[in-house]
Amino acid sequence: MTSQKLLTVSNFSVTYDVDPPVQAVRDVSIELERGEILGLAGESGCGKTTLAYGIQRLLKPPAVITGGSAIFHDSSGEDIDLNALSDSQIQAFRWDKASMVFQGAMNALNPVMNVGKQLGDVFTTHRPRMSRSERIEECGKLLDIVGVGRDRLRSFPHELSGGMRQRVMIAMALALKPQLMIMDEPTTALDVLVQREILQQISELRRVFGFSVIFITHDLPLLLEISDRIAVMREGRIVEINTAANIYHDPQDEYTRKLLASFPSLTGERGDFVRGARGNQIEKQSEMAL
Ligand SMILES: Nc1ncnc2c1ncn2[C@@H]1O[C@H](COP(=O)(O)OP(=O)(O)OP(=O)(O)O)[C@@H](O)[C@H]1O
Repeated sequence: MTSQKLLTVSNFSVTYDVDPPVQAVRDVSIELERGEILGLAGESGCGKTTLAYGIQRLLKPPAVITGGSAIFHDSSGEDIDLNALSDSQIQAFRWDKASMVFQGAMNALNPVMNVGKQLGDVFTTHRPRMSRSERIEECGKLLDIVGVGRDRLRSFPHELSGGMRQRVMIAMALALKPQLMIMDEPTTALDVLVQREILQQISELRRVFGFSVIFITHDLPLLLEISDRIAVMREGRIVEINTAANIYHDPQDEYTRKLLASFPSLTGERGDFVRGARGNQIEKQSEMAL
């Protein structure tokens, strides 16, 4: 039986080596459970993206990881120290075991290549022994899973809406059945209805495939809806980590209270939150009619 923990981040610190240096992430420790959606909240500049990129070793100079570790508890039973991997090892690790979807990822699609080919490239790189027909079948399945539909395999990015393109990016992140997906403001650029549909789908896919999600956004109301637990970051530190319900109903840290109060929709009658029917979501009553 493998451990239920998926990721242990200990005393993780990142500094941007500029003048004066910016200590963007300070002594952060988080344990992520298998299958859990962990929300990372906090105002712009508090270090959310730096932390996520740091874990995946995606930071470039002047960023320096000044301390701490990130250990990935693989489903094989092996503990992988991400800081100790060679460049080629971490490249193989990404997409395969942990993938990432970020804001505006949809604009990262190559405009002159159809989406089937772009999805297929993930398999060509990471599963070179897969046959062409298997690859096409897998890509079709993925497009069905994310609600784009396999009939779009030959579509070019400009033929798809922003929401569909972002779904293609999610399909790409799902392709190798990773154990962890890090999503950094994945739906911020989309309109509220599309955003909501995509989030419901991520939640459902997580249930089916059992991956964990670190979901980053400054949109605390959104996190309250989709997260199992929420970590609140401020000035590079995690000031509070708790279940979404406890963060909402019983915030312990003064900053968490301030952050909650800064979203008018969360206060007063209209913004009352209830636990969703599936027990893992908090739904906002005022928006449930949508
Ligand atoms: N390349 C860089 N050089 C210097 N400082 C940087 C660099 N990138 C980020 N920072 C600083 O590091 C801190 C954390 O930034 P980060 O982008 O991680 O925050 P964030 O919480 O993800 O913000 P946002 O929600 O706006 O993306 C900020 O003070 C930012 O100004």
